Amino acid sequence: MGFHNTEEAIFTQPLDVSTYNTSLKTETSTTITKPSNVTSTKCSTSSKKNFTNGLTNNHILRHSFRTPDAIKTPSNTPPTFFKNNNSVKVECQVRARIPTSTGEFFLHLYRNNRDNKEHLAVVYGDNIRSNSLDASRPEENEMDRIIRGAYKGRLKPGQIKSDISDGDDPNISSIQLPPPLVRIHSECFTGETVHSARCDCGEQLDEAMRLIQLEGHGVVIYLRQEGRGIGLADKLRAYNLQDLGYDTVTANLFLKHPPDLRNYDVATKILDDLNLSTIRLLTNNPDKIEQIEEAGIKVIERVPMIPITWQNNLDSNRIGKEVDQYLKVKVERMGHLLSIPETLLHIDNI
Ligand SMILES: Nc1nc2c(ncn2[C@@H]2O[C@H](COP(=O)(O)OP(=O)(O)OP(=O)(O)O)[C@@H](O)[C@H]2O)c(=O)[nH]1
Repeated sequence: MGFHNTEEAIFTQPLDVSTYNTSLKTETSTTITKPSNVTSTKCSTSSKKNFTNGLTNNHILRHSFRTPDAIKTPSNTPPTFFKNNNSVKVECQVRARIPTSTGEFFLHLYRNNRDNKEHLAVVYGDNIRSNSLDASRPEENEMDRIIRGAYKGRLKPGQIKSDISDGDDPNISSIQLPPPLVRIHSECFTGETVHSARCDCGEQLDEAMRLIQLEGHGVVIYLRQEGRGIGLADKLRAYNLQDLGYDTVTANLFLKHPPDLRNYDVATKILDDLNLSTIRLLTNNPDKIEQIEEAGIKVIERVPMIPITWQNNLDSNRIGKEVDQYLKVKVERMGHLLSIPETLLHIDNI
């Protein structure tokens, strides 16, 4: 039966990474003050080597994963517009204040010329502003500006001017703050809305907002790249394959997708629009760092996102062994920069 042939083909296909071993860039390191309340790792910039965990980083996977011929299709080739982000343009359409349990954020909704998705920036701190939002638009009046969120400070009932602040320091942008914490987060309906225990996505989003609020400024860029870019329908198909025993990487391959189909061009353009050229990135994903840096953003520090149940090698309060297996596969097959707790080293990768 075709199913078993494909399974066999996937599992017997060796991952050849040897040719990529010598192309690692020379490391350059920058040290900045460790922020309070945030557990950070070493600071570095432009270093594949530094962000790489052995030979299995996600970049290598993206470029060298040998999909068996039996399941190779044109969908494995990234569209040409993914190769160059110069043509990507973003504009903040509207912004609004969102009080949350972790503080008051401003949600920025972006449109772009690449897709019809509503990518978002969840901004904390009055010093971070969107150029495209603040720019004046033809024939708009003050009320138009207020309604689309291009105002300073906080709105009050009856306010008719967009540039009147309610006592906030108008010079706040000149105050010296460390480079902001940034989380570039991909949509996960199952993890964030249904609180699925198959992944740690919901926890990562909550933790990122908490850390950013503690720091005083920062951004979560929320990209509509569900299922590492394959969409919700195929992610659910992948879950069914995972229930049959395939891991998260192999399930993607089975569905004729690369392990990770994501692209961060829109994210880097949003960072540009928010005047954030030097950032501290909350991630364990070396491929994400590499793509952001290739686009000209300086990642001065990687701040790890350690799953709560993996902190201090905790053995209790696990939300389930499925998330442990999922995370372990991300470390072992996608090169994520996390230490697997000793207690999990023996478990099977499903
Ligand atoms: N295809 C697929 N996508 C998944 C699966 N589980 C979660 N996702 C998606 O993976 C994305 C999150 O990717 P992660 O690898 O957890 O995180 P990351 O953003 O790459 O890396 P970090 O920055 O370290 O968190 C979201 O779009 C989820 O919908 C899965 O089993 N299969």
